[in-house]
Amino acid sequence: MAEIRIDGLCVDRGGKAVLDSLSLNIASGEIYALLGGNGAGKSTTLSTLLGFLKPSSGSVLVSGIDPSTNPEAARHKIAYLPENVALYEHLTARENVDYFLALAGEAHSADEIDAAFDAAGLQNEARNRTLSGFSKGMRQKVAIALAVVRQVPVLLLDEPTSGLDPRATADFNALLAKLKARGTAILMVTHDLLGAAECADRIGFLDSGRIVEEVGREQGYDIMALHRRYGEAVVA
Ligand SMILES: Nc1ncnc2c1ncn2[C@@H]1O[C@H](COP(=O)(O)OP(=O)(O)OP(=O)(O)O)[C@@H](O)[C@H]1O
Repeated sequence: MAEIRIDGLCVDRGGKAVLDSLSLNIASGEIYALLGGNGAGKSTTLSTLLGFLKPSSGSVLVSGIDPSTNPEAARHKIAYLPENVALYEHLTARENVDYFLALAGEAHSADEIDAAFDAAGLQNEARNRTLSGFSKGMRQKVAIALAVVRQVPVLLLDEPTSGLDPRATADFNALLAKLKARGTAILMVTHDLLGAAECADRIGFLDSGRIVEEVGREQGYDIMALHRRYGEAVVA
């Protein structure tokens, strides 16, 4: 079963059609990268999956739940990492995870939380430090640890590697590979064609609310050709 199922999705914003018959299915254990220029509709797609925007027509299902009618239940299935992960600066990494688990109404043991920090690659010494000195990469690890402990089937990522150095980007991609192996369905929106080619099973190019081309890893990514076709559109 596809964990993310988008079928003929149209979304209007400010009286304008922003998504135009968008269809996209993402299976458990699949990483999909959605590329597109500014205003193509990438964030709108994520907001609709999160239940913050409603379709004017078409349908969206997250793990079988319709976020337009049941947003709370749909969000329970999702871990969402915005471009700048929103966590509490004055709380430690551990306290942040405890706090967001309590908000989600979930109880997990300290051992389970440590196992999630291990999986996310957040070092022991960092777990009891407040987030104020954390880099973007470390903040992402806290958010990923939260996703791991919650065992959510769906991960949504908005520009996850923008502003990360090459080492942190490689760490992040390795983390995605782990989540993929656990069966998480991952949708990332990005401007980074090269990064997408490194980790995504499929790459879709969004233009004016429609996927105009989709390529899969099994066909092999011709980065230069894709860059020539979409470079100006996707590089912000
Ligand atoms: N709050 C809003 N009210 C009305 N229109 C909006 C709103 N937010 C975005 N839009 C419009 O929706 C369209 C798609 O925006 P969206 O943010 O989904 O694009 P994007 O692909 O994520 O772009 P970017 O790469 O710049 O983040 C744009 O034309 C934008 O002007």
